[in-house]
Amino acid sequence: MATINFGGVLEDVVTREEFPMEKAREVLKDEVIAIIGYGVQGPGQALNLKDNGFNVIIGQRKDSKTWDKAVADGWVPGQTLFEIEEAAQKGTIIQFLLSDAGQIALWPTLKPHLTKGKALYFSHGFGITYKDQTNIIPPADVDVILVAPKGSGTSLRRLFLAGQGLNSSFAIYQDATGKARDRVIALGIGVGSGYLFETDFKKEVTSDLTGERGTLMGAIQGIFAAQYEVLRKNGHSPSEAFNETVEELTQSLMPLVAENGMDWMYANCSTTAQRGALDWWKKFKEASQPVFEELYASVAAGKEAARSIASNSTPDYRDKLNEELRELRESEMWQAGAAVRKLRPNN
Ligand SMILES: NC(=O)c1ccc[n+]([C@@H]2O[C@H](COP(=O)([O-])OP(=O)(O)OC[C@H]3O[C@@H](n4cnc5c(N)ncnc54)[C@H](O)[C@@H]3O)[C@@H](O)[C@H]2O)c1
Ligand SMILES: CC(C)(O)[C@@H](O)C(=O)O
Ligand SMILES: [Mg+2]
Ligand SMILES: [Mg+2]
Repeated sequence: MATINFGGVLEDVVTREEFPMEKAREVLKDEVIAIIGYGVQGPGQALNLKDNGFNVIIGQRKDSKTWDKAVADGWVPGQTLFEIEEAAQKGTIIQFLLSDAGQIALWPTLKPHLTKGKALYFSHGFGITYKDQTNIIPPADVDVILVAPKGSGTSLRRLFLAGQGLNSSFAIYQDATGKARDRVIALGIGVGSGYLFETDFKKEVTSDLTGERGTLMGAIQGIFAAQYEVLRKNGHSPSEAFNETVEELTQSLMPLVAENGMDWMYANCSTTAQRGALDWWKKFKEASQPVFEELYASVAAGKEAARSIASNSTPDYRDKLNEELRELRESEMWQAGAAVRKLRPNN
């Protein structure tokens, strides 16, 4: 563990320097890692683990699109790609990477394969934390661990291929074998984490659900839509409104924030922009803080979990989600975005 000062608070993190890939391979050399589910995290984690030299198999429903995707990615039916139950039976570490609602449906099928000494691995604290709603209660003689990459499985794979890594949190819920800590850290390094910070299942799920509903996905779209609408109402063209709302942020300014922080991005803009941003950010904070309080309370009370389980458990949930995504894609703002993207010189 390396102790790092995060803005005045000391925290222990695990880096690749102190827990190198060779050590991870040594810890997991006798394990069969069965990845159950091949949606977004499944492919990212499975391919990174395989390329890092671990023994990985995939469990996926046959005659599904994702089975075909797994074959296209190089997994071989009967050798490294199996029906879910067969993979679960063969695996000593079972990475449960179905959708959170799918995990509830499959739990009764999976549970009998969690025999003594195996490890059950999640990438979210959802199933365990909301066990009153999910009924996911693992047997006492298996390790229950978590590595949650802080980003999309697509980014996890892309950053791995670029020689970089996405940060992940890790947690241990149950250490039945005495090996849970080594196992979880080795897996975290193996899936391609840049560094790992420790949490628990409950904190992981409450922060994650807040983040994705908040600044990472929900709030950002809300604030984009609000500004775009005001600009349009006041006679600005779609291209002007989109450029001043989204394109400049993603292409020019956020890369600067990522590189060196907000003050550095501000410092690279005009003094006029700096004055305005420094005056206005606090108003936006005050206006949005009550919404964030409401959001956190809803997550903490299990209401967001209930909503997600209910809406993702109906047979037509995929069609309904696709319909909502289509509405977003076909809104004027994101149609303007599609036109703007095409005009980027590299396109
Ligand atoms: N998507 C991400 O990038 C991301 C990031 C961090 C953590 N996570 C977590 O990782 C886990 C996996 O998420 P995901 O987004 O990759 O999942 P997903 O929604 O893409 O689904 C994964 C797979 O589950 C299958 N599935 C769904 N219901 C099923 C059922 N009843 N029986 C059999 N198969 C079923 C789907 O066909 C798909 O192949 C979740 O716990 C999620 O919260 C996801
Ligand atoms: C990629 C995210 C948003 O970080 C993840 O939490 C998810 O649920 O997909
Ligand atoms: Mg999430
Ligand atoms: Mg997340």
